[in-house]
Amino acid sequence: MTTPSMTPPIATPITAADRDAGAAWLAPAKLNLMLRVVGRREDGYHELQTVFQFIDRCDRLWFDLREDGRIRRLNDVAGVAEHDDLTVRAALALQRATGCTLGADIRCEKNLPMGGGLGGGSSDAATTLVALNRLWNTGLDEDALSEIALPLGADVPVFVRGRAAWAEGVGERLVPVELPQTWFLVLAPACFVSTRSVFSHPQLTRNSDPIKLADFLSGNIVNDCLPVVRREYPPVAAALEWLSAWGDSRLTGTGGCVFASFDDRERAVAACRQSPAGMSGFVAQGLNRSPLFVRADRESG
Ligand SMILES: C[C@@](CO)(OP(=O)(O)O)[C@H](O)COP(=O)(O)OP(=O)(O)OC[C@H]1O[C@@H](n2ccc(N)nc2=O)[C@H](O)[C@@H]1O
Ligand SMILES: Nc1ncnc2c1ncn2[C@@H]1O[C@H](COP(=O)(O)OP(=O)(O)O)[C@@H](O)[C@H]1O
Repeated sequence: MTTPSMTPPIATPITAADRDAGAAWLAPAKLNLMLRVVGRREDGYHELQTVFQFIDRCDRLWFDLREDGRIRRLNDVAGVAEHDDLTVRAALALQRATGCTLGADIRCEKNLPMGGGLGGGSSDAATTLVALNRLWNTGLDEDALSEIALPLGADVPVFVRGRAAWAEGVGERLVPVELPQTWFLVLAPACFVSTRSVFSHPQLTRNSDPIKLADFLSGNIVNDCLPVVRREYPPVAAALEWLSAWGDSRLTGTGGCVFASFDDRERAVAACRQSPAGMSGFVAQGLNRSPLFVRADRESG
């Protein structure tokens, strides 16, 4: 496995003109509060059980409509070519699905670390689908948008639906859940963890016994990717070790971000202030409703 440095989140700053163009559309991060790998499909994808909750740490996006049908990304994202960007791919997928002839200029302020298991790219894609469906007036409902979302990435549907969820399959079978909206300290170790390389690791546990939501609620918060990621990525192991002094330190998704929950914000902030040099971190609140929809609801009201 390679461990290149964590990609810096943004290359092109958002200008005052962008901000004047209107309120940003939010693309929140998610945490996987547990993650079990319970099987492997014939196409190589893994069957999971996981619990998604959003946090109030977000990328921000702006969209300007174009009459000529072109989709353009106006900012740079380090290491991501324009045609590979999930915002551009999401916009093209929506055009294809609806036959819409309008286009868009897209600006994205990346605040979420990439390859961290926070789902920033997936969330950017979902926000693009929801925003352009509204701005292009293409009128797709949540189920239709979720169908377009899944081929873009296993995590995109939960962001489109916008509710904290118990998830099965590859993350597309979602049941909304109401969880405590507790505080989290999230640490982003200085390494990029590739989802693909974790899932192709020979030592990954792939046959965990399935559990029920009730088991999670009574404390089963295992992440099956953790042993492999801890072994292969020493900075993640160090972050887990440091955080365990403060509580139940966990890995989100395939990592490399790690987190612990706190009963109150002050204690989380105090822990964050003491985090070792070179380990960037932030405090965020768990949310059962995506802030994308708080905004989207306001727009439609
Ligand atoms: C496992 C999770 C949990 O949230 O990890 P994170 O990426 O967030 O850490 C996600 O479902 C990831 O979703 P996402 O990041 O959208 O993954 P994708 O782009 O669909 O998949 C990247 C690659 O990982 C592998 N993959 C992904 C998901 C899955 N259930 N089984 C797999 O084997 C496949 O090789 C795939 O080509
Ligand atoms: N707009 C985008 N933001 C972040 N990553 C993107 C974007 N578009 C494409 N990607 C690709 O998706 C990969 C996964 O990004 P991300 O969703 O942030 O991490 P993770 O899946 O670990 O939570 C990135 O490494 C990058 O190559």
